[in-house]
Amino acid sequence: MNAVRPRRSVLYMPGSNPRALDKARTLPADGLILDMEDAVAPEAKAEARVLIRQKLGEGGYGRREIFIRINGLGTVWGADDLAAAVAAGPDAILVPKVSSPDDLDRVSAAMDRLGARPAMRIWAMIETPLAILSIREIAAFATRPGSRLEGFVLGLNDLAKETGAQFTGDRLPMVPWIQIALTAARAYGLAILDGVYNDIHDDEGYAAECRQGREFGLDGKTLIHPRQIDVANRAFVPSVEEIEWAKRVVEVFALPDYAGKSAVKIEGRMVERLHADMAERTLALAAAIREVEAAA
Ligand SMILES: CC(C)(COP(=O)(O)OP(=O)(O)OC[C@H]1O[C@@H](n2cnc3c(N)ncnc32)[C@H](O)[C@@H]1OP(=O)(O)O)[C@@H](O)C(=O)NCCC(=O)NCCSC(=O)C[C@H](O)C(=O)O
Ligand SMILES: [Mg+2]
Repeated sequence: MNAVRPRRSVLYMPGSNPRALDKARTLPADGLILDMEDAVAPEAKAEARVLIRQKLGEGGYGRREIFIRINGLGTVWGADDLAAAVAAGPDAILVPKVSSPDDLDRVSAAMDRLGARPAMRIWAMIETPLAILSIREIAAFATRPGSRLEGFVLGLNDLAKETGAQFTGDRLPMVPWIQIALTAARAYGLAILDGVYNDIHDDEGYAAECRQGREFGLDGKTLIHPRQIDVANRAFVPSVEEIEWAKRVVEVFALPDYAGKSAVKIEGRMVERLHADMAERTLALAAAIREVEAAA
């Protein structure tokens, strides 16, 4: 498998909904978030834990990256959720409402105690005002020895709830949160996924938001309905023109005449070695997406 993992489309589903958990095996999403938190009513939490373990045990999810979102360890459900989630063996545990590195430390220590394999990652939901204020410390958790932290997921519904901000077409009230979380993620080598688009049938608004997320530099989008998958899969992918340009840049820098040069002109544009690094990333992502699609 290519080292770059495509995460164009990552679909949430209630862990208490067997039909959704079954359908997910047939959907072209790069990742699935099996939810024990907000999509599951309090009286269905226990059932969700059992169902998620059962469905993952049955298998059939193929190459899709599997996340289980638990309730926070500060809630009455958190400890049981985490024990069931670790036993189910996902790729990652998604921790909601992270507000400080201590929240991640607690989950990490509990995962160690539960015998989680070292490859099981932690992802943090960035969805509280305190998370925004402590974003650097949260991202820096990735630098601790043996850290499991791999990425952030934006939770814009909770941030809207906590701050009073409104969802506007251009997301102007939310842009500072998105950019600060993205900057912190990149500073510490983390992946980051955009929040969800709640209006399932607003195709135009949804496509615009996917384009915007890609322009911001996010790795992909979290989704709430299967009909949102294809647009995200097309949005968070390098275009044909980007791939052609990336190939040209890599080729030029590989020419013996250009060895040792740090800036060159290609087709009238100034290109530096940093652009060659970016071009290599683009090509690696494009190759990883091709690999995923060929295997589907
Ligand atoms: C919103 C929904 C409840 C709508 O469900 P439904 O009424 O069943 O939709 P449809 O009839 O259009 O469904 C058609 C078929 O697709 C399946 N389906 C629907 N949604 C999903 C899904 N998410 N995953 C897998 N499969 C799905 C239906 O079962 C139908 O299948 P079939 O019968 O075989 O034809 C529903 O879409 C839903 O539950 N969505 C996810 C809700 C969720 O997980 N919310 C929590 C995450 S959002 C969040 O918390 C973000 C963050 O924390 C923040 O703060 O922002
Ligand atoms: Mg939330």
